[in-house]
Amino acid sequence: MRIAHAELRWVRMPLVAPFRTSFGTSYDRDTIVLRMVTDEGAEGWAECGAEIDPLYSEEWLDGVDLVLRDHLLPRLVALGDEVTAARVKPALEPVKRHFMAKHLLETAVLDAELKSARMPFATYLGSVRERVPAGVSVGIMDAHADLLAAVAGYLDAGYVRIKLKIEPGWDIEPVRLVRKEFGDIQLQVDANTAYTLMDAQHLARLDEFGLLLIEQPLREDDLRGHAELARLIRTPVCLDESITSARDAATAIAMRACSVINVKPSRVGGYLEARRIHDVAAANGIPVWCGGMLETGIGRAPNLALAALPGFVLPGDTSASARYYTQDITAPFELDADGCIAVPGGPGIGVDVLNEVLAGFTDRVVPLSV
Ligand SMILES: O=C(O)CCC(=O)N[C@@H](C(=O)O)c1ccccc1
Repeated sequence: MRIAHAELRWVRMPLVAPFRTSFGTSYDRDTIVLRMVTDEGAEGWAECGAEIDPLYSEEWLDGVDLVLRDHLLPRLVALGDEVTAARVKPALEPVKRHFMAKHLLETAVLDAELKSARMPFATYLGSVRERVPAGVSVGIMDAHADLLAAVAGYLDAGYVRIKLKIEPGWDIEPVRLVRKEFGDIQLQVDANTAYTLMDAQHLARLDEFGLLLIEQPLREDDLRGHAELARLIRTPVCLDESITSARDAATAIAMRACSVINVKPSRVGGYLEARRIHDVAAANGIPVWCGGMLETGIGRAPNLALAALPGFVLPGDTSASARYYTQDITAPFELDADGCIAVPGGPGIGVDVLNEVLAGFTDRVVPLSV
């Protein structure tokens, strides 16, 4: 197929509550949505996982906009009529890294291609479940009482797993209080690289709480440190920022730097690489789960399809739309009575974009030359 039209939409959506991590606090969700139309009239959508500032990873929205327009899209357009999702990664290979920008293009092409084929993401990726259990991510709070109230609310809503953001000064005590208040719920923590190997003895104090995992305790480029830490603590080490490809996953597993992997399609360049990571992990007996980047329904829908693959055996950060937004730009995703969310069954990402709602949250539209 050929790309006949493409545009970037800069979107800003208010969050229902501030979301604080070890690298900052978000009050709104700024993102870029890519809309693509093929010569066959198929519309492909994708949502960027990058942040407004390069604090989660080295990518950020302005950088994605620029590298996509000037370096990535021209390479894709050069494929002419031969554009397919499988050809995106090879065509963009000469550009180093920029995985979140590459994910945007590959996902929009895949959405358009699957819509033309009338095939859902779930079928194409190899999903084996119709619904997936929903976990929820709980930010760092100002007070313990606020944390306990938030966790109580999410448990009442039906979430089957709680993830607490931690950082030095907000770790042992919050976890102890949540364990004491709510018993043996499925509980894990996410440090977003906030610690160093010198904190190993301190982090070992989390072992008594029977956590599912500790996510990305050390710097994203410190596989050796994670392998050493994994020998010093009992809580399973999960990697997020460190894993940007199936090769990274194979290396981290071989080095015993992790025993769980958080898979995020936007971090690794798209759903095809996300599936490769799933396959490498499965081949090594390593469980994976689907991470989140506060996606709207445009990103949440294909993430749910990915989370339904066989190796995704831990609840992911695939929360309901209402976790972050009062109004989503697709029909809202909601938990069922079992704390699960249905995997979209329509062609492509399987959800329709609410164009008027999207227009209301759109700051500007950047037409792309194709
Ligand atoms: O539920 C969600 O979509 C967010 C889950 C979450 O905590 N994401 C974290 C992370 O490090 O995994 C994050 C938050 C904000 C920005 C980047 C990443």
